[in-house]
Amino acid sequence: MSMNADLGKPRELTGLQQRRALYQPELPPCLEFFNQHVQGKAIRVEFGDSTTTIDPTCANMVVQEFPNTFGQPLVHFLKPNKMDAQANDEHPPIRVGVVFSGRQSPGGHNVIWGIYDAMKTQNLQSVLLGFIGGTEGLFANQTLEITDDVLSAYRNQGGFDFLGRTVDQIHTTEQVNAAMSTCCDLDLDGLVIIGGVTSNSDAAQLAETFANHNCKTKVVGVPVSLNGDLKNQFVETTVGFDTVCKVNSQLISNVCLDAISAGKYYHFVRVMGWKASHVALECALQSQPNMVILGEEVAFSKLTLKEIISKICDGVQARAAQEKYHGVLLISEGLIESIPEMFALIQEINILHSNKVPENNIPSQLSPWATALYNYLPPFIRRELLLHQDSDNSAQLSQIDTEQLLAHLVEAEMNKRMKEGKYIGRKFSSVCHFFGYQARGSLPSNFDCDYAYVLGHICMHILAAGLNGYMAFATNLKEPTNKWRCAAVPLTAMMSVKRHSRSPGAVPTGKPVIHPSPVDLQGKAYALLREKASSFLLDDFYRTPGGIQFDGSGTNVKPITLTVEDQDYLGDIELLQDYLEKVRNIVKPGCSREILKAAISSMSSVKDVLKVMSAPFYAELPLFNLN
Ligand SMILES: O=P(O)(O)OC[C@H]1O[C@](O)(CO)[C@@H](O)[C@@H]1O
Repeated sequence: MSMNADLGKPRELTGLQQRRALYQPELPPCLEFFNQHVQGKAIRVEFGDSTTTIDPTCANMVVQEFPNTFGQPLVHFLKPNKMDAQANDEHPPIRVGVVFSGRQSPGGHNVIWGIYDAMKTQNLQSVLLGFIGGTEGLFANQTLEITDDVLSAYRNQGGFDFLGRTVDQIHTTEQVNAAMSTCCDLDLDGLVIIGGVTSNSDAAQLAETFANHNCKTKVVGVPVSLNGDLKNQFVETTVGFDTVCKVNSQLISNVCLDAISAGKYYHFVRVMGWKASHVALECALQSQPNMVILGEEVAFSKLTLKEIISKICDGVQARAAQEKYHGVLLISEGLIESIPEMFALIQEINILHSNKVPENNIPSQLSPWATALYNYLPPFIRRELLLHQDSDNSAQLSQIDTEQLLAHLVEAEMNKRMKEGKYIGRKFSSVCHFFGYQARGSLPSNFDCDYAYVLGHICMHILAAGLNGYMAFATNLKEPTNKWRCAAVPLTAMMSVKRHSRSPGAVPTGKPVIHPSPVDLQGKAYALLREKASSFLLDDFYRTPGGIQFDGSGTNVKPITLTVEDQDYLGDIELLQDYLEKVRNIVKPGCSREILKAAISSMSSVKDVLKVMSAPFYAELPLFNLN
């Protein structure tokens, strides 16, 4: 295997980078306390009730695949009680390996820094090894010992170039075995896997296999992905999402100002974010372009390509009626897959790929209707649809220029309308952009620096507690760092199995994995977007958030989607207790139906919260007729 010889080497930092390297991330109270009192029992590890999965209908399938790691409890890390804190505790040195398994995401380096600092605080003899070149480095046992020296150029810096990444998957039996033999050879107590949904599903698989083979290495996952799609009742957001949205929003708002200044182009902007549209939604709220199309709304309304084009053209026409011949349209990377007929075509292509049909022969093996659609598409899109698959056997979404497809079809439709006398105005003219790679290597925002560093610390505490198959997470993130809470959730608790049909009764099929969470179309962030849609379309309500602020008043601005959503997190035991208290107070046995209904709708998530995470609490619910 060839490794890039420049990875992990000291590098020259610019003035700004040097200043950033000096930034000391903030810690929540329990970790702050740990740093100061390591000689005593510095962290209290509190175990909750055992977990099942976020989709209880899949629990049987998950338990079958993960018999050793399923059902473990939620874990909370707290400041110790006064008495405990005094008691002396020995902390033996530990050996840990860390790997960038997923795609680059700003803040990733700080996870490593956080693990390192926590390990060294606990025992100076502990050793942290970084795998060079991502998962391939893990398979081939290529490591770099992390020291203060080598870390110094990577603190609070963007990219993944400290260790690099290669393939982002640990799927095959050979890969799993190679990873296990590396961990055994290096005598690792822990392996930390940094990545998104795919990497963390792989981490769960490794944890299970290691447990099954009595391998002593415990596996921990960290939610690091620009996509923001590893988001559920436990995990509020992923490391890198904040930064990427800020960088993209700045770029989009620059394009908006350029568009209104020139008054002659429609800009079609696609932003990265993979299958879910969290990045597009956040960027839309931050920069307020004229039109936004999210994959989730298209999938929900089953909009065809023709209907989407017609909607955009209606928007262009409405603006032309106000003498406006410019505009900015924002779409998500995964939009193409959300269009029903495109989804079906991509599925056919994926199956042919999986059956090892050579790329050139794929078109001739498509079904008649898929052939008709394929032939209707412009040649550049046909070529891109046929590209070899991504590591999870799906289409390479980043390489499909959906923005160009839309621009091409909108132009054709506007010309047609003009010819038919339905549109009177200037000729439609477009410019296309794909923003994604521009943001992935950005210097991380303070939020991502803090969040990643905190998660790194939590990883060490998970390993020190001897836990296997967990993900580090923190809650209460919309508040200042001193209000964050630290916890760990079994990876299996976030798993589900896909249903082929989208109908509720459909039987789950496939392997249990952690799936990307879609944008919640019932959520507050999406409601905010819809509320402003008509004003965005016609009023050129462009907003200029500017570049990331590292100092001063704009520093603590967090993603709008994170701050507006009322998130009810299962991971938070204090919140659970709080909920239960509210239920007890409002819903007394024998209370009126109206009170009961009002209480249920004001706390609709209570039932799910208690049902999934906390069987003893749930047992009380029949008392209140909440079923
Ligand atoms: O081109 P690469 O580096 O393989 O990654 C592209 C993919 O990675 C992501 O940025 C992160 O999952 C996706 O949004 C995108 O499709």
